[in-house]
Amino acid sequence: MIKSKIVEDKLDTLVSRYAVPIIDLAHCGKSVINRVGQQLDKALSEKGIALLVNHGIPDEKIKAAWDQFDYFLDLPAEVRDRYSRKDGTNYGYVSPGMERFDGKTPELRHTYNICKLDDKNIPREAETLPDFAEEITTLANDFTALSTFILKALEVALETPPKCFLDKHSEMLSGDDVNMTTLRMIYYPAIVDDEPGQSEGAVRCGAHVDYGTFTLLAQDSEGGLEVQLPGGDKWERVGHLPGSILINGGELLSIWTRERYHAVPHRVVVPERAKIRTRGRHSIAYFCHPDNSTMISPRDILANQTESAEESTDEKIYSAYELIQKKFSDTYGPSSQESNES
Ligand SMILES: O=C(O)CCC(=O)C(=O)O
Ligand SMILES: [Fe+2]
Repeated sequence: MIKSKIVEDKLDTLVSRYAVPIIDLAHCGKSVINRVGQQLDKALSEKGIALLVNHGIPDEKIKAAWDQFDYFLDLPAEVRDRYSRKDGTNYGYVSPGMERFDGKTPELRHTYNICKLDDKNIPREAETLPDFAEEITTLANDFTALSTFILKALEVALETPPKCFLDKHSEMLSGDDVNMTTLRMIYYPAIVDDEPGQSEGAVRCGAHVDYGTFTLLAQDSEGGLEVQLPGGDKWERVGHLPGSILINGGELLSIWTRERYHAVPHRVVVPERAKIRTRGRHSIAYFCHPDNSTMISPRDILANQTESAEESTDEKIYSAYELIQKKFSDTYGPSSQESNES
């Protein structure tokens, strides 16, 4: 169960310095979408991140999903292993140490990716996990609804032709063979310093940018998430605003908008304070991706903007699928078949 956590309120964070834009989604009617679109445009072009409040996803649902993941992690290893992510697919369970962002440093976290709301993606253990499928499905649907709203707001922000973005994201959570959208549950275990492999050099999540259109991230109050804001190379703690969901732009969106929107590098560090280090951390991410076949062409979505002659002739257009494959081979080497988000 999630116990009450002590908020890292004394640390210098982007939240404590009011240095991260906060976007209020309350009363998301037709007129509100214009305001949200403008705020998102400013946030993603200046900072690459924002915190969404009044987003409509109840805290209880997020906490229930974390509880369900805890129950999953309590299952015997041989049961968990039945749900392990297989090479060439993006869904399933990954145990600590299996993911290596820089090719060598193991990551101290458990993750579970869901790309479709079906029995292949979602564990159904009637005895031990009776509520898992229901709790995760309802939360995933909420994240899809929130993403749909954000996509509409981005259409306003970018002045795209109507439904331009929505139509290109029509298969969210329909399976990684058609769309790479993923709900990822994450648990970072407590760090016990005298256990081998858990102290020096270990990372909770290595520095990276997310690949897709954008990511929605709910995190508990344990802290550790850091970002490099545009134009700087300093790592800054994000901090915790209770009830908020962080949005960060992904690399595809950055390519799509000719870098008008940033994909900010981020990571999760082992907290420097010993008392916090010895507690686990939960987060949940929804990676919103376009359909795999979508051509990521800036000309389609920046229709109202003038482009230089150089931009229109030199630009080679790839599909979302091709760009992700290219990213894997740049990250893991050309032989890698690893299918891995973020
Ligand atoms: O756990 C977090 O707060 C961030 C996780 C993340 O960035 C990722 O999985 O891509
Ligand atoms: Fe990420």
